[in-house]
Amino acid sequence: SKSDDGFCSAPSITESDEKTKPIYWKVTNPTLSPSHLQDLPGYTRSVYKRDHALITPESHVFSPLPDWTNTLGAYLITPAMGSHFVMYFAKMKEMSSSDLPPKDTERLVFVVDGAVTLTNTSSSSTKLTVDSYAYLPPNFHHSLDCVESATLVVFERRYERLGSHTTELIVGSTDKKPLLETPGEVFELRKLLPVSLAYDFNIHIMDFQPGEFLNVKEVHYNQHGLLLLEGQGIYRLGDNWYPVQAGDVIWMAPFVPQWYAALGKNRSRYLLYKDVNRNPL
Ligand SMILES: NC(=O)N[C@H](N)C(=O)O
Ligand SMILES: [Mn+2]
Repeated sequence: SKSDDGFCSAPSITESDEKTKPIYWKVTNPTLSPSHLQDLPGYTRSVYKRDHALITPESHVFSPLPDWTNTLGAYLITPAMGSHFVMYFAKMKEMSSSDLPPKDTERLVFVVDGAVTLTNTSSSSTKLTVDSYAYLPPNFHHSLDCVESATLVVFERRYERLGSHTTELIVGSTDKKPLLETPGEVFELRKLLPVSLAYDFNIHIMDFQPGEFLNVKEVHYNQHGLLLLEGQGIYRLGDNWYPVQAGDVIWMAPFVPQWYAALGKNRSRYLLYKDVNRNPL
């Protein structure tokens, strides 16, 4: 329009739309999905480097998940990158079900879209809806079944035993977890698993208001797999600064310098795998 003359213009974003959508809606409906990029062939924000990777939605490649029925999977982080865990999306379709992870492997599933039913031999079945999760101990018999459709983010790793400690089935949802102390930091923190020694990893849910950022410019031995559930901002990884948004996945190898600042108009929330409680030696 005339009044815009002489100004650098950026496309205006309608926010009313997204306010009415369910939580985490953007993860499965990213604004940079391939259909929005058809006029820019070959463009992706994804990068893969020695100590980190950014895997954005236009690069997610789905294929049938071995041994699951009616389910497409996109492995985003695997030991081929140097991680000791896998992180993948499982897109469950009508009348689909999961298979068990390999022997001695623990599993955490978090629902980002739709609903699934978790069944195991010892208790009745539990419905998992968006924002709920389940931790399945190693060699724990279970099945995830979906009637309509669901998108799960799944983490699996070979359980690292410690003394006689054992882990237990855990079912919960982010909104029921208490806020934890974050000395020296401003973000809000929730942990999906107990902090006790039995658990060799945890999943952190971290919330930042726009303008908030990590105070610590972290460099640490732990590995991370991250899914940005809401919002947008800048992720620093090593000497690289990446604009990121909901739906993006990040692999952080041990010791990669890492820092996040939330931008935009809405809360940033991310889900973060972190190995804990084990001697790195
Ligand atoms: N990149 C991160 O957000 N790291 C976390 N603050 C953590 O290591 O706990
Ligand atoms: Mn960290």
